[in-house]
Amino acid sequence: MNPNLKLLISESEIADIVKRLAQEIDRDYVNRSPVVVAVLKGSFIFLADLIRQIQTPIKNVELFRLSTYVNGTTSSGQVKMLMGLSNGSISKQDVILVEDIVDTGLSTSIALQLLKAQYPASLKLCALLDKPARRRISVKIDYLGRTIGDRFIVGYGTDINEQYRQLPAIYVLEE
Ligand SMILES: O=P(O)(O)OC[C@H]1O[C@H](OP(=O)(O)OP(=O)(O)O)[C@H](O)[C@@H]1O
Ligand code: HPA
Ligand SMILES: [Mg+2]
Repeated sequence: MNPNLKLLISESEIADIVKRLAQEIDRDYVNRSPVVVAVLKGSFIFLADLIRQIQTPIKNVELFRLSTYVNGTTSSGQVKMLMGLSNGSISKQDVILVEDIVDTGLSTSIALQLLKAQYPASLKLCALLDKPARRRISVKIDYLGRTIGDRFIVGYGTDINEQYRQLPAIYVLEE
């Protein structure tokens, strides 16, 4: 493995965080059946683990794809929609948006705007990681895994230039 990768969050710590988040969601969605929407690609592994820990019946899983980090570790500031939601899939539904990381907040705030425009009955955000040091736009995270410092991380779905998504834990990339 790349020697510049330093372990930040181990597989077992991730598993504990994911279980706790699922319990928080279960507590809030008694007698409801939410639609879980995830932003690709970064959240695909977190999504797969999270929904398998949620006991509440999930009505639908929807995926859409945004991309901001096209070259390296700095946000381009431009959020591109690369794949959209199925028509009518979230209107009047209780929606939980799943994100791997909220960094500048630009991707997530665009995602929330896109979802709100479809008139969900309710909309909450579940994010595995929060990096507040880089925030450019405020984002309210309803279910938060962990806050991290101002370091670029990879693994567990997250990448740099599309690499390292396959790593089962989360690492800091030391330049
Ligand atoms: O808060 P922000 O500064 O906007 O950064 C967070 C977003 O950036 C990453 O996506 P990316 O654009 O790298 O696409 P990817 O998920 O396909 O890797 C990450 O997966 C989040 O969706
Ligand atoms: O720290 C990060 N790592 C990977 N992708 C990201 N997208 C925003 N911040 C990050
Ligand atoms: Mg990325």
